[in-house]
Amino acid sequence: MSESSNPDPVRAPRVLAIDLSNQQIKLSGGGEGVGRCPTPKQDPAAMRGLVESWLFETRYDAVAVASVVPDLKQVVERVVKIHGLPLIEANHETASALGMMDFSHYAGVATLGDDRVANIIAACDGAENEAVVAFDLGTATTVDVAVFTDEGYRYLGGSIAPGVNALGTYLGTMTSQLPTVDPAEIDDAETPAIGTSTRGAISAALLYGYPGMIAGILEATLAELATDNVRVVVTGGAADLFCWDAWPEAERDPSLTVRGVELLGMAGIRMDAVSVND
Ligand SMILES: Nc1ncnc2c1ncn2[C@@H]1O[C@H](COP(=O)(O)OP(=O)(O)OP(=O)(O)O)[C@@H](O)[C@H]1O
Ligand SMILES: CC(C)(CO)[C@@H](O)C(=O)NCCC(=O)O
Ligand SMILES: [K+]
Repeated sequence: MSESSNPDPVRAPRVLAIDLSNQQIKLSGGGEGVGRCPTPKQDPAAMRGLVESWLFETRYDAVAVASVVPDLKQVVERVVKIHGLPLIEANHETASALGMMDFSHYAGVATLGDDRVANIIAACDGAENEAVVAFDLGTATTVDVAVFTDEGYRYLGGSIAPGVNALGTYLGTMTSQLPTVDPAEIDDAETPAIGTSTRGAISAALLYGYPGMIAGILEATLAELATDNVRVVVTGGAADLFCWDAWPEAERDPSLTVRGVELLGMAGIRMDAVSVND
């Protein structure tokens, strides 16, 4: 691999990182702020406009994208190509090629979501732990686990559950007599475990049951890892909903996924190992 072809050696390369997830797109241009907006499903024009607006603002050297929405990824690819920029796919293949993580021990790698790869890459960044666990409480709740070996970090796998919002909408859509409950509107102080109304009963299950599921997954995951030297990182829109009693040292990182995309993008630029829209 050759050295970076960054045209201006004085200026650090800039990567536009895009986390193209099912509900919210997150974008980061290497600065402090992360842009968030609802994913424009079935609206390629809106997607095109969004990427164009970011590329218009700043001179980037490359775009890195983690996508779990294939139709919209194609839109990103086209816009980036028109702008003549390299596109770095933030996925397991790129992470493997760049030597950032070994995915060869995970049987399901062919269908592993890019956001999960980005999450575990970012969670392992700077970690000096035997094991790293990344939780993402988004549309789905995902858990991803890696262990540190003599050859670097090795991805083991994880779990996928419906996101907390799915619990609130499922009953409302699948039954005649139950309302939809938005978890964000539940008042913890006003919600006893023994609910006193229909809405209260559903709220009770959400408030006490969902964290119980997370605690159960974490407990079983930690038991399988069989080490106390674990870093647990938590991200996703609903991350702040739950107390993490099962692992009080759990670190919050609201920008975990997009940071992972950025790390993959920067490594890709440095190694010149990018798929330059060929
Ligand atoms: N403050 C909150 N309290 C309760 N639930 C919340 C809160 N914020 C977000 N949620 C719920 O958490 C879920 C994920 O949040 P959000 O909309 O931010 O998506 P996300 O984490 O970006 O997901 P994805 O990455 O899959 O697009 C949603 O189902 C939302 O209803
Ligand atoms: C689980 C989601 C939806 C979370 O965003 C995404 O990572 C995805 O579509 N994954 C594909 C399946 C897998 O990761 O095994
Ligand atoms: K996500």
